[in-house]
Amino acid sequence: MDKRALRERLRKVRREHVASLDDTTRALLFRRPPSPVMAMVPDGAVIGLYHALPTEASAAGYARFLSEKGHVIALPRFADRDAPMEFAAWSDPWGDADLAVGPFGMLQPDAEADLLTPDIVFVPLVGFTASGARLGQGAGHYDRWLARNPAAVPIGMAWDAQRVDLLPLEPHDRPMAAIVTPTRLYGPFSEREA
Ligand SMILES: Nc1nc2c(c(=O)[nH]1)N(C=O)[C@@H](CNc1ccc(C(=O)N[C@@H](CCC(=O)O)C(=O)O)cc1)CN2
Ligand SMILES: Nc1ncnc2c1ncn2[C@@H]1O[C@H](COP(=O)(O)OP(=O)(O)OP(=O)(O)O)[C@@H](O)[C@H]1O
Repeated sequence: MDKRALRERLRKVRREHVASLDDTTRALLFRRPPSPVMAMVPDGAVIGLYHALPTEASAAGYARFLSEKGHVIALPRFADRDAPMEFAAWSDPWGDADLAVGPFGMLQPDAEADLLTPDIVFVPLVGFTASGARLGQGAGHYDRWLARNPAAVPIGMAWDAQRVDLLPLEPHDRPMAAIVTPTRLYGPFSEREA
C-alpha cells in the first residue's frame, strides 16, 4: 500500500480508536513520560511538544509535567503546508493564551514567541512500526526539521491502533529514537535499525 492510502486508512483507524475510548480513560493516558523516556531527557533540555488534534495522542500532560520539572516547552510553528516548520516557546502549557490560530486551524505560538531549538522532540504520527519507523501527515514538516537538526532526539507518541507491520520507507524518513503508546514503549533504539 502506498503512503497516501495508508495515511487515509490509519487516520480512520485513529479516529475510530479514539472514539472508542471514554473520556475518563482518555484523561488518564499520557500523563507523563515513562521512566526510560525520562532517562533520555537531560536536565534543562528544551522540549518540543505539539498541540494535539482531537484524534492524536494528547501531549498536554507531558507539557505540564516537563514544565513543572523546569524544562522550557516549545511548539511547532509553520506558515503553510509547504513552508518549513520551526519551534517557538509555549510560555504557559496550562493555557492557550499565547497561541494563535495557524494553518489547518492548528494552534501555534504567535509571531512574537521566541524561536527555540528543542533537544528532545515528542512527535505526533499517523502510523508507526515496532522498530521506530514513522508515517506523518505527509507535508514533510518533521522529516525536514529533523534533517536540519540531527542532534535532536525524536520520540513518537501514538495510540496502539496506529502500529503497522511495515511502512513504505523513503530515504528522507527519519526514524524515532523511541515510541510511546498507552500500553507499551518501543525502544529506546540504539543507533539505528528502523
Ligand atoms: N498536533 C499537530 N501539530 C503539528 C503537526 C501534527 O501532525 N500534529 N505537524 C506535523 O507535521 C505539523 C503541521 N503539519 C501538517 C501538515 C499537513 C496537514 C494536513 O495535510 N492535514 C490534512 C488532513 C488532516 C486529517 O484528516 O487528519 C488536512 O487538514 O486536510 C496537517 C498538519 C506541525 N504541527
Ligand atoms: N529532508 C527533506 N528534504 C526535503 N524534502 C523532504 C525531506 N523530508 C521529507 N521531504 C518531503 O516531504 C514530503 C512528505 O514526506 P513523507 O510523505 O515522507 O512525510 P511523512 O512521513 O508523512 O512525515 P512528516 O510529514 O511528518 O515529516 C515529501 O514530498 C518529501 O519529499
